[in-house]
Amino acid sequence: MRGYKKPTVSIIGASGYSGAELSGMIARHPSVKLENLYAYSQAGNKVSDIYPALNLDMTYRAYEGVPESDICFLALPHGEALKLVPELLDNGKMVIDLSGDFRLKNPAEHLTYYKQEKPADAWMTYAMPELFHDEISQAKAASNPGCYATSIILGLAPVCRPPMSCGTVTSVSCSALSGLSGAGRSAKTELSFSEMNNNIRAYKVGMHQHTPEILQALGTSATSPSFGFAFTPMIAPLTRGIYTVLNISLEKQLPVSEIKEHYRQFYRSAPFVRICSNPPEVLHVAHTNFCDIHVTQSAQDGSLIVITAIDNLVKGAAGQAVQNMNIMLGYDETLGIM
Ligand SMILES: NC(=O)C1=CN([C@@H]2O[C@H](COP(=O)(O)OP(=O)(O)OC[C@H]3O[C@@H](n4cnc5c(N)ncnc54)[C@H](OP(=O)(O)O)[C@@H]3O)[C@@H](O)[C@H]2O)C=CC1
Ligand SMILES: CC(=O)N[C@@H](CCC(=O)OP(=O)(O)O)C(=O)O
Repeated sequence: MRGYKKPTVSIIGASGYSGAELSGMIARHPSVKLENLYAYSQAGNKVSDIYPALNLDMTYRAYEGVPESDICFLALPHGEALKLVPELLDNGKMVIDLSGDFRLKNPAEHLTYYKQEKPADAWMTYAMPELFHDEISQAKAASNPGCYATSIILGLAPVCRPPMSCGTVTSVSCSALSGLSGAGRSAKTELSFSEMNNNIRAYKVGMHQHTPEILQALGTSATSPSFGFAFTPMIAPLTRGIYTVLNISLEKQLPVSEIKEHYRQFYRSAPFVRICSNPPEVLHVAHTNFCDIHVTQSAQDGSLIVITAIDNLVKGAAGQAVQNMNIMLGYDETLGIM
């Protein structure tokens, strides 16, 4: 397009796992320009020394105030974006935050699950494109969903959100396995190779911080849930990937063929959701922005079993963030990530 100046992008927290994934995607994106990469302890170091595979001739900078760029992504530890985003918005930047800081509408839920106070207005459009495309297309500031939350919400939305032709959900039991990159790049003893090789471990059982955003996105809340919800996250010896099994009890049993058709219809305009006839596999979605979903039924009690798989760093973080940027800029949502 002659005369068209590509919007410029800065990534704050670019030296972490999701920031690095995002750096590669933005560098390859045909319709935006990567301008600055900001880091914390890695400021001053070359990208090529930490992530040679990115093949980027850039140096991480220390954050010293609002960047020039049109678009700012933040991929920082929880609590850090809360400090930076107001100033970015005051300066007219388009903002996409990958942390949990702006996902929850209810500050009391945020305090319970993140152990941090936040102002009542610290909320930005919950940017799950398959559910909130129109709101995202109007937004200047977006909160990217969590990785587990993405895999769980996409598996549940067709039975929990309108148009609901599958009967009322009475309870959901959810178990999900995550790869180690989900915990970020900084070393933790319990995530070291010798602790995790040949091992699986449940953690934050029944109290994971993604619980309230899942229920909020499904039109209910953790404070007053309209169905029973139990979530057990587990860490597994994979580098990347989230594998989620949802056992769903419905008030009224329906033939599984009808429910599968409902899922296909629900996601008919969603380019990154694939309804699969076989159970999904992490390797089939690794390094992609796809969420694969398999729908089946228990032969014993007729309850619904939905299995989903995503790459936590792509559909669960950087890929979904680029999908959201595309929608906010009015581009095709698949640009640079399909
Ligand atoms: N990993 C994943 O699968 C997903 C992560 N997220 C969310 O994205 C965000 C980033 O996660 P992830 O990439 O895993 O994290 P990492 O730990 O890998 O990276 C954190 C980034 O933040 C920087 N940083 C660390 N401490 C500070 C600080 N006190 N002030 C400013 N910058 C700091 C780091 O800089 P430096 O390296 O230079 O010290 C690094 O760039 C988190 O909020 C996370 O919850 C969301 C979905 C999925
Ligand atoms: C394996 C692992 O430790 N995963 C992290 C999820 C990281 C993440 O995605 O954090 P937010 O979405 O909340 O920003 C966890 O369970 O806390």
